[in-house]
Amino acid sequence: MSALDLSAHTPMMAQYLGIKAEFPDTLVFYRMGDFYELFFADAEKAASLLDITLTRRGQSAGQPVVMAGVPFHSVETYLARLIKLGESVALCEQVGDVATAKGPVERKVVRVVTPGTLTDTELLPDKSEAILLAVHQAPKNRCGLAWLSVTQGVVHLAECAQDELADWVDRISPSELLASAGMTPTFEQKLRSLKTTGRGSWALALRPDFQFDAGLGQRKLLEQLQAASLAAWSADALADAHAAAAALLTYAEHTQGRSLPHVQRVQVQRSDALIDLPASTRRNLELTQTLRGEDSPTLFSLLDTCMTGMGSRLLKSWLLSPPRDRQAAVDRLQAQAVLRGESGAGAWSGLREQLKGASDVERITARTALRQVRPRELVALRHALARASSLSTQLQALQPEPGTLLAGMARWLTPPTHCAELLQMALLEEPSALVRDGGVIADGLDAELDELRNIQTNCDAFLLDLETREKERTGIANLRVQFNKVHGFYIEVTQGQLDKVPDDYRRRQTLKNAERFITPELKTFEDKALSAQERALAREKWLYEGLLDQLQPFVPALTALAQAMASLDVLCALTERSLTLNWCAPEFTKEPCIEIRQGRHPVVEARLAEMSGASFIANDTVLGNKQRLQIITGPNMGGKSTYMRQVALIVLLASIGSHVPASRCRLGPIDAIHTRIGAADDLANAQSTFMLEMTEAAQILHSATPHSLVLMDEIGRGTSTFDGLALASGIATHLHNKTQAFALFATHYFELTEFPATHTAAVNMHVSAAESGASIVFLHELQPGPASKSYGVQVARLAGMPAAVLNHARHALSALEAGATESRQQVDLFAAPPEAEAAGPSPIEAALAQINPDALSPREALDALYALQRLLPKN
Ligand SMILES: Nc1ncnc2c1ncn2[C@@H]1O[C@H](COP(=O)(O)OP(=O)(O)OP(=O)(O)O)[C@@H](O)[C@H]1O
Repeated sequence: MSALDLSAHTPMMAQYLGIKAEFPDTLVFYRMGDFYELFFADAEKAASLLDITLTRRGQSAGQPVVMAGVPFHSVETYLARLIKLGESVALCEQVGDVATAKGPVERKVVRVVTPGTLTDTELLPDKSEAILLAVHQAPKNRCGLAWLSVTQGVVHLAECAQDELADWVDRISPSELLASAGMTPTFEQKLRSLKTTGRGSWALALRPDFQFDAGLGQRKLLEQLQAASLAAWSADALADAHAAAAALLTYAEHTQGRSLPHVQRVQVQRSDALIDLPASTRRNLELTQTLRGEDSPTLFSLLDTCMTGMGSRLLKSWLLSPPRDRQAAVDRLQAQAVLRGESGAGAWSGLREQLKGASDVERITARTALRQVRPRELVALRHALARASSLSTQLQALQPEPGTLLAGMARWLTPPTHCAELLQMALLEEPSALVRDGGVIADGLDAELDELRNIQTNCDAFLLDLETREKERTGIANLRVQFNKVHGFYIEVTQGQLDKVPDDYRRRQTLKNAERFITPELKTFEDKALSAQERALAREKWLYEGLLDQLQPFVPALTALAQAMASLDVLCALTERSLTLNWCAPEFTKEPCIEIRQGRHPVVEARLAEMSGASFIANDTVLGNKQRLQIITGPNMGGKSTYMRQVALIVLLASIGSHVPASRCRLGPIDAIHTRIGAADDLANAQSTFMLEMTEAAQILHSATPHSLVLMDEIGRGTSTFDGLALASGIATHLHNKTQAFALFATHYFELTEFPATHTAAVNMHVSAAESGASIVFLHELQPGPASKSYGVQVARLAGMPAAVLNHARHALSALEAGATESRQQVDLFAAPPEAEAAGPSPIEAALAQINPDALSPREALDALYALQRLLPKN
């Protein structure tokens, strides 16, 4: 259907199609009375996504009009469902005057709701952000990135190679990704494949190519920051990121229908400033999601006892972006030491009481800046300001050293002067949910509103008076004067009393048992009252807009207050965790090392305690220049994976400035945590288990440095034993000799336990187990030296394998072990590969070739046999 030729359509459909043409990729919700209607393809799509009824009504341009609708009062529920499915919605409201409109009342799209630009508190999850990311395909295989959460007010910028894009997107975890409609097909293909293989699910929105313009981006950023140069943010020489920022800000403004005055910060993210946590590491360590994709139990779910959504969101971002520089961690630990106090009974618990139930100042502030804030949110803001003020006083009482985190928080938590008073003065204590319903602005703020309200209040007195007078005049004892929204004011008289109705009563409505009338006096009053009500509503709307104007100057201070509140919440939560879970403060050193005494896996420990009350066996880890690689052996279920992961989690926790589950922890510089664990088939990406395993291992070998921590769990098990063993030994050798990373290398290849004999910085460790009869007891204790056995059959027995299979396996195992001892040849797995294959036959083969059996006497044959045996190589 051509949007250009609208002449054949009904006027209303012509209006709709005109609006729809501006939002071709967005579902247009077109307001008609109490419903939002969708038409044609939009209706069909919504009907199938929302399971709502599709109808056909009338005709426009000779075609039946296909439509589907949702009631306006429950629109948020439908929006939430559509956004979750990655759809965007344009809300098109009636903005003209229904009474005076000729033809269809004027309508306008007032808001576009998209997955990456949500601001509604009802639509946003409490504990995560909706992030909008723009990706610019730049020359020389580079990418510019810009992202923001509209409710946060910070634009992040980064540049990377196109090869690194997957990791960046995964880390940023956007809800919506913007790219240019003019990108190359290969790049588009790459983005789309990221969408199917990546961790998060995001909606892809294509934007016109001209919006990805570096000059425009720079101008827009400067406008946001109200600055003359980006140099102060170290963001001036990032043309590719500026191009992405141009598209990002244009789109964000377009969806909000206005500029974003609260976005006043820019942060440049350089990959070398953060500890590298590749997607596989975040997945394998189950930081925010379990391997099954659930929210709990994870490190985040264990740590997050924050009292506010703001705190939870900040904690999550700390966890996923640990800085390499230790200063932030040191500052955070120092703040926690003050909050803990001498015996742990410090200020933290009182502060948490104050934080409990505090409203989401960050989101309310953003919504204030966007002029979308609702009256009740502003009342909640006022209450939160009172809490902030009390938090600030409590922090000041701790007398934090100037320049420390806590001192900064105490300052930022002081609410901006007059903001709370303004809110108090302007709003009723319990306002209606929506401004359009009235009952929002406080009495006494505005004389005109008070007067209009007076008319309405006096209305009750007048009606009572009228009712008494009319009862007297007519002698109808049960006569009632009432009001309803549809029919206005009326006098109701029951059937039996109708003969007493005076002449000046005019019939307004007939019911089954009664008639409703109006009198000239009541009509005059009605006109006055209704117009007072309408004028009061209009006045309240105007006053509310004025309040929003007055609040704008407070936005920067409120944003800072929200950040301080969130940080304090996280620090208090970390303090609480460290005390409840008995964690210790890590120490940082410049010397390369990972030294952990009595380390525990926090999530496994918590689960053990919860499920069985069993205690976790703590283990030490000592890695340093002299000991960089541990070959870890031991039975399945022995605790190898748990041990390796616990080391990584402790390193990560320390790096974000948390206490750690250990009795002592010393940590040198760390630049990355790499993991190669498990073997989940990546069917979507058409990669076999083995291929994936090798790809990940190759990436690790390329990118790890002597400051990286590398976990390799059973590398090589996806192929035949010899291949796997050979590859595992090659990888261990490379890690030891070339990469020199701190490596934990768990393996079932027993042959690898010979590795430390020839590699000085490698050491054998094993998880202990004890046999009791045919069964096995796991001790989970990490001990020096190689494991003596692998106990696979015993573990299978624990797993409930049928007895017949176990019997078979035991026999087969004995036979294999006997065979292996007889024919075992000393293969030096770790020796340098020979230059070339040894040429020619061996001496024994040469001697054999000389023998002609037909020409030998029995005695000569026996001598030859003895001679051959002497040629055997000596062991
Ligand atoms: N230190 C420990 N203290 C107590 N229980 C532990 C400990 N380590 C591991 N466990 C328990 O043992 C289970 C198995 O541990 P894990 O998966 O680490 O074994 P694994 O040696 O890696 O086995 P596989 O070789 O089969 O992967 C864990 O789920 C946990 O319940």
